[in-house]
Amino acid sequence: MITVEELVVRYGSATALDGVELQVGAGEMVALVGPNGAGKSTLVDTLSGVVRPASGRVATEGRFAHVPEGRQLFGDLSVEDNLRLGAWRVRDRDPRHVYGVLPDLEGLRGRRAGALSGGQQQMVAVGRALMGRPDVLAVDELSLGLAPKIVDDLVRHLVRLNREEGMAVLLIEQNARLAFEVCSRAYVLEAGRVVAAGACDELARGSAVARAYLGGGVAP
Ligand SMILES: Nc1ncnc2c1ncn2[C@@H]1O[C@H](COP(=O)(O)OP(=O)(O)OP(=O)(O)O)[C@@H](O)[C@H]1O
Repeated sequence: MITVEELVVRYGSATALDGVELQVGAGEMVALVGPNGAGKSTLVDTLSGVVRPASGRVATEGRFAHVPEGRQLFGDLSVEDNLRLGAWRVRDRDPRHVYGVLPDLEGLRGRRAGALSGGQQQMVAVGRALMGRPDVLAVDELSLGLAPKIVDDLVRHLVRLNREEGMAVLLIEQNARLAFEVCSRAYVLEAGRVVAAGACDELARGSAVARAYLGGGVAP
């Protein structure tokens, strides 16, 4: 669903991504972790077409949607209007299927998005992406600034969509512990390069990744 080959991205003379290889297959849930400035958002922005590669190849299969870092909602518009903006590529602009997945949004539908809590806004951002009925969804920093309980709820919704509807997910997270709990495979990006990749349980047993990102290891 996502193929990235030998991807190089530059901002002026600075190299943000340097030969990145990454795949997400149909129905997979894959994590992309790494510290601030590693190039995670640049990779997703390249998948969305916002950023152009200097060289290499990115390809997505089926419908691709992206929950951007920082949510990027229209604060003066209602929740429902924000949702409808996510349906620009599909004919069906009825948000009912999103209310089915994220029932809390239905009660908030007439509220101004800018007046919502951070967790509610993140839910709107996820719902807006789902309006495009994606086959593959990239979520950039779902957990940023949110309480653990709210993050758990949102992640649970994504896991359900992955398991029940086969939606592939690329979860871009600074919180590697969370990402490793729900994903089967992961890529570790540092300074624009993939420094480790593989099954999450194997990476968690590899001492370097566990020490750097999981505080020494994950619970069995
Ligand atoms: N528009 C831009 N112009 C110049 N440099 C940029 C731009 N966007 C990102 N960078 C630089 O590219 C590198 C990768 O940034 P990116 O935002 O992709 O990393 P990240 O892993 O997503 O980090 P964060 O979690 O802080 O968003 C960083 O060194 C960053 O300063």
